[in-house]
Amino acid sequence: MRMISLNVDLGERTYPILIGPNLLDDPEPLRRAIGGVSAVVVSNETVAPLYLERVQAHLAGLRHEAVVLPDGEAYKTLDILDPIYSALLKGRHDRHTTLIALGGGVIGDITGFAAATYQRGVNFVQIPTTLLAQVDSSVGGKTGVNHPFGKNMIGAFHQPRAVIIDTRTLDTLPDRELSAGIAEVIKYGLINDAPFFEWLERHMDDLLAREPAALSHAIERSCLNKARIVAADEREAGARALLNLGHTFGHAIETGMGYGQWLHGEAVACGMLMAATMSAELGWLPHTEVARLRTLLLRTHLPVTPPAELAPERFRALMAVDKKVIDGALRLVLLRAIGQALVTADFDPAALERTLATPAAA
Ligand SMILES: NC(=O)c1ccc[n+]([C@@H]2O[C@H](COP(=O)([O-])OP(=O)(O)OC[C@H]3O[C@@H](n4cnc5c(N)ncnc54)[C@H](O)[C@@H]3O)[C@@H](O)[C@H]2O)c1
Ligand SMILES: O=C(O)C(=O)C[C@@H](O)[C@H](O)[C@H](O)COP(=O)(O)O
Ligand SMILES: [Zn+2]
Repeated sequence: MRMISLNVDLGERTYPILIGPNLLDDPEPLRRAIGGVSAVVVSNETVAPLYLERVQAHLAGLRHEAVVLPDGEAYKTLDILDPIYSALLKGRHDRHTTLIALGGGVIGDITGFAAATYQRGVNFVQIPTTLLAQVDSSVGGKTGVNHPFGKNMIGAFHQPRAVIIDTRTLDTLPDRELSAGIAEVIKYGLINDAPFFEWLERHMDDLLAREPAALSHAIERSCLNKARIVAADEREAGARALLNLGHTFGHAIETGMGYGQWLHGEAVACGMLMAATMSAELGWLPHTEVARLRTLLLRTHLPVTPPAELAPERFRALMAVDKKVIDGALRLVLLRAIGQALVTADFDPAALERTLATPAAA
């Protein structure tokens, strides 16, 4: 299968997204992105035994080392940065070093934040190994960690130098993680790509069966969609907030239930259905379209019912801790149609109350 190459166009900080099978065996993309004479690979205890050796083989001749972190969303905290900073300092890594994130979105977000802050900013490269990271988190430069009071509350925008996607790393990904990644893929169809949503309805079984051509198409189309939005609005002054569809509800679920209980993609799936339900409550989206989304999520083995543990009051309080809140006003990403999302604070709050009160997403 051919290698696909896309760009995230950001002027002199433009970088490539390379997509293809067995890209981990090719030293060139990584060597090109490194530049300096040293590098640190950051991975975790699940991914390192699978892929670290292949990445390190390309670092021969450079001063390099690896930091292997514990696995899990629960470890995406400020404390986890210490072993990374310590390795960088002990190894006398200067401003020309490169951090390489090898893993899913958790490793990517942590490593990117370490790269944004070490000596006020060094290079980094993303080698995403989950579907979610390949279609979303490795692209766009949002980095950071969670706080007990809210998801991704401490962070920085810091773009990678390259994103290297070896689609064969998905061979070892558990089914539940594959489905969680597909949630963010479905998101792009909902935001502004109705033909892609229709393609997903036709090809969901192929994706779940990990058919290589289907996976490759889904990754390419997702990255194209994300790259276009990021290039137009790098720091979320406007349109980029559309990428947050389902996230105000979803982040509330993740924080409220305890990080790691619901996978990010699962919480986003449920959150997207809640956003669609609320849009229907507002009279903006036909109920038949909500049902269409629900069917697709269920086929993907994704949750469609918010956790009973989160009463509406608690849900509302958690939703208020959101980076899209401006001057106390909650802004939500809602739907006018499948393929037509909008960001707005201009909604009848009763529609939100009804959405939270009935497990209508069920
Ligand atoms: N920065 C962004 O724009 C952005 C976008 C979306 C999500 N995120 C963040 O990403 C995180 C979720 O990422 P995720 O879904 O990748 O979760 P994750 O990083 O926790 O990875 C999921 C699981 O898969 C394992 N794994 C990774 N690659 C594997 C492979 N190839 N084979 C077997 N196991 C593998 C991991 O060790 C982990 O146990 C959340 O913290 C979310 O907030 C960030
Ligand atoms: O890249 C973006 O912009 C996104 O919003 C992508 C989301 O899928 C991702 O989960 C992101 O980390 C959420 O951002 P946040 O600013 O709401 O923390
Ligand atoms: Zn997300």
